[in-house]
Amino acid sequence: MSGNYARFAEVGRNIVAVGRNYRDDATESGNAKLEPPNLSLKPASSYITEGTLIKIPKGCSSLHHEIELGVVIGQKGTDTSEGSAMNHVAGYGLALDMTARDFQCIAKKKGTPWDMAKGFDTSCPVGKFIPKDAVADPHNLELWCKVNAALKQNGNTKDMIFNIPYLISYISQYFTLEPNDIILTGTPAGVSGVKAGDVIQGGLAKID
Ligand SMILES: CC(=O)CC(=O)C(=O)O
Ligand SMILES: [Mg+2]
Repeated sequence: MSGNYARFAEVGRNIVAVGRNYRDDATESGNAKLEPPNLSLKPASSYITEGTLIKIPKGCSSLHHEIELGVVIGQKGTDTSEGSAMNHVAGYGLALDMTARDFQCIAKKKGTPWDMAKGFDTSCPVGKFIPKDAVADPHNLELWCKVNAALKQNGNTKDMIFNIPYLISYISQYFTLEPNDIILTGTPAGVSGVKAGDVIQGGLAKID
């Protein structure tokens, strides 16, 4: 494991996942004006690094990939203003918000929490840490996801409904964000099911 991975792996910090944050995805599901942001928490035990196997949770028959830009927090913040929010960012990383869709559908119907759908062990694979200075504009990054070499998701962070400063400001009103916490900023259209033996690949483009 290289030093770059350690930043994620060493920490076991909190993960806040933002839902339905892309215009294409939100529009498809009729939630374009969803407000305020829909938040889920994933526990530290959901982290895995690139190359580690994802464990399909017991009883799950519909496991979906959601490729997302992860924002890594570098400075503690409570009630952070939008204006100062980017000072709290250490960097970025590509992440998967693996979601047990069948568990989530049942929870939605029952009005119960999404914890088992979003937070099971290994549900947050993360890529290499990318320092903030290496990214000219986090709001104009292409991100893609392939399953068994077939392209499934191909989006751009310019289509996020809520931008990074807004998300940091909003989230930190409820959850103090601490160094090495990660915000998963939502997924573009194209999520699909994966099964045992499938290979998931993802990428971020336009990084200087
Ligand atoms: C319905 C969802 O799972 C929303 C989500 O996580 C997203 O990224 O969008
Ligand atoms: Mg997601």
